[in-house]
Amino acid sequence: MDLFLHYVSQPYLLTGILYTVLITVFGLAGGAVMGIVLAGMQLSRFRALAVFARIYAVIFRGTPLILQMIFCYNALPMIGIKLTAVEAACLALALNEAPFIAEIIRGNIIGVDRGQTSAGQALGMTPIVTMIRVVIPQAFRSMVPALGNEAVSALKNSSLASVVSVQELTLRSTQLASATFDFFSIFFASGLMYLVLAGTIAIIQIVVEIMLDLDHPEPGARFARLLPWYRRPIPAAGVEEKEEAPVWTPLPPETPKAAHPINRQKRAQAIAASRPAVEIENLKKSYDGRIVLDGLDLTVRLGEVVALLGPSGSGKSTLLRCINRLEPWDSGTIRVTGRQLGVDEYGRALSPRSIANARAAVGVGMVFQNFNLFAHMTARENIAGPLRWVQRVSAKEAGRQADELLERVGLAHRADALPRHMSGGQQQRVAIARALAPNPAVLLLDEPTSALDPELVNEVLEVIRRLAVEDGLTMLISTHQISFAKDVADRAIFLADGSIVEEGPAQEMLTRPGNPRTRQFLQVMKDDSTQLA
Ligand SMILES: Nc1ncnc2c1ncn2[C@@H]1O[C@H](COP(=O)(O)OP(=O)(O)OP(=O)(O)O)[C@@H](O)[C@H]1O
Repeated sequence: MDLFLHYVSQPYLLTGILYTVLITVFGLAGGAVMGIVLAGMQLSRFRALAVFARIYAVIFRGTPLILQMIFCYNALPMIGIKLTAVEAACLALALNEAPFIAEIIRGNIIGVDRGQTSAGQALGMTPIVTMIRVVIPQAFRSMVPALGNEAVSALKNSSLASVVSVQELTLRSTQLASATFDFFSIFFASGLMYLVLAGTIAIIQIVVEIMLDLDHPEPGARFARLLPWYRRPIPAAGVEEKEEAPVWTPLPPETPKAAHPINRQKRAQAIAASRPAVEIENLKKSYDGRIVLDGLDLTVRLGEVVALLGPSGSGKSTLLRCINRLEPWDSGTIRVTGRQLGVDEYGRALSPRSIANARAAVGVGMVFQNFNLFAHMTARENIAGPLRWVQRVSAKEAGRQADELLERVGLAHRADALPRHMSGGQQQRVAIARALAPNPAVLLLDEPTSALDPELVNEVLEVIRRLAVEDGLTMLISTHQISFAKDVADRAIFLADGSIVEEGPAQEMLTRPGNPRTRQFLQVMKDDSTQLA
């Protein structure tokens, strides 16, 4: 025991730790920088960059670190790069770590839900802004455990630097043991030193994970959970501990305009006199040779509310996604307020960045079936963030507008809640508020209630109804809510096999459909809702 304590505190071994730490820190830092570059190359649109990154990964993951250390120390001087043993070890470790870290970064980035990127795109965010503001923060949270593992493995791999005579902990332990023949005490002491270093990495990892844990915002609660004797507080007798229930939260009182029944005739006259908001001509779109939209023509006028109906797979979502260019199409033109999205005045395709800018300038809002709120941001940040990054509104003004919109959809009290702490209906109301924030000329709603529990559908439909009646917003809604479409939409369109089978004033068409396919579809929908009731 005395011998063990003697070696644990011996300066010769303690200085060895310094070299171990130095090589690990510089190796990891260099590996992280190169890993970020390699991951960026692999995710890039340019194939040559992705191929280069793959070849690099094959070489440096496929050869032993010990050979790479020898190469950096002995072979690089032949081409004029002379490094000290410590520098060569740091470089070799960095080169070796880079492809592993790149794969951790890439894996977690592609693991972020595609809907998050679609929402960023729909809001007019450029690919780089979407990556920095939406994808990377979410990916980083999930990559921390794997990075912690990589740090421990780099610490252990640093012992291979002994092959180029770096005086790190393993080499010094071996030298000391050879001189004293005290193998057990020395290697036991050196093992303990490695454990302390690995333990430090584990503690750093836990602290980072806790700091990034959005579910426990109070710092006291975050650190208390670390203590081994920590127990969750027991709620007082009679008080049930429960998650925030997904309750109906009422909207603000209706304006007299919204409360008044819609004067259909007056509305139809006003719409007929207004300019086109969306003009679609001969739109063709296919996936892998299967035609989804087959030469579709459609004009939606400013202030008009159009309900898009059709069986599953008839192309409703595809049509909406084409309108704001989330989806490219084969031929035909789409103009929104007279402007083509995605091509310049000579018809040439624009870059993703220019398309994003055009989307923001034209103003097409989109509400998705699965809400697609940014999962790492509160309701307020979800609305204020895009306003700051895309419309360049000041932080204070963006926050004010976000609060105002949340008030309008009856969710002022949930401004600081994360999406996962809200009910589906509340999330969709925030998503509608977010889409409205930049004042879009047209709002596209892709089955906004189909992912909701039946009791939450009405609160979302009521928000949409008010937007149509109070604000006169131009809307294209893909929906299966027939009675809502009848009440709120000016026109209904029935889509099947990539074409418009029937269209007409919503109330008339949905009460007395002319086409047998529309009739059959409405009958099925009616039977379904009767069964549900
Ligand atoms: N990215 C894609 N790749 C291949 N096929 C796709 C893709 N997106 C949609 N499709 C196909 O295109 C067709 C139309 O899909 P779309 O989602 O537009 O229909 P929909 O009318 O909105 O259906 P639903 O009411 O079920 O949402 C479907 O057959 C679907 O499988």
